[in-house]
Amino acid sequence: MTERVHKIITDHAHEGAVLRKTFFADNAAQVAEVARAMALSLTAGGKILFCGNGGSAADAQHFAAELVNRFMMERPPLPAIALTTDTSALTAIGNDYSFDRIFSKQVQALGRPGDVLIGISTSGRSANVNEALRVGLENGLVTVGLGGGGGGAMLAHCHHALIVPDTRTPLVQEIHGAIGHLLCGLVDYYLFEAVAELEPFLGSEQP
Ligand SMILES: O=C(CO)[C@@H](O)[C@H](O)[C@H](O)[C@H](O)COP(=O)(O)O
Ligand SMILES: [Zn+2]
Repeated sequence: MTERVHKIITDHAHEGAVLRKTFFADNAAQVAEVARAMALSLTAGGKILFCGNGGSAADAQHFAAELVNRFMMERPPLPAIALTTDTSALTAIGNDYSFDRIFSKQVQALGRPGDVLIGISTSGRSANVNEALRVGLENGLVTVGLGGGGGGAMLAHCHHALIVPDTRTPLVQEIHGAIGHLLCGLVDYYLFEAVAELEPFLGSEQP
């Protein structure tokens, strides 16, 4: 390995670690709030919808799968859907309408008031994610933006926003991975370990 390659590796590791530490130091309460909103929705019979492009599409599928299968503990499967997986719906909507509507039409079809929609975009500028959040908001879903940079246009359509303060897509995605895992772990905590912590919020208007 050359010195240059070593530096590329150690710089990436260091910058990612600093960003991760900064984000969680500044946003622990917001992460807990989003997890609580997800747990409250699930308790009330709701479900969790995820969408995003590229690496964020992979994140959407990853997080939905943790909920549907299991995370760190044995517990019943939880209802979650990634809106990135149905190639027939995605291609039909993209072909007949526009790429900007590939997620929002699925939100119209599958989303119900009280469900949680998590839109994932490192730039906050993906039109299809923002349109899904806008439609979700309009239809009574609890909308969450998992973003980056300064938050971008997604902020206009989100009840909750978890914004990683960096514009480098890969680094932001790595923190999104940690956020997604924490959300899954905290949902399990609220639903199966410490349901008393949800009680003060049960029946209250979300968000
Ligand atoms: O994974 C990566 C880059 O690390 C790419 O696939 C990346 O997700 C794509 O370029 C996305 O289209 C970026 O969209 P967004 O995060 O700005 O919403
Ligand atoms: Zn990536």
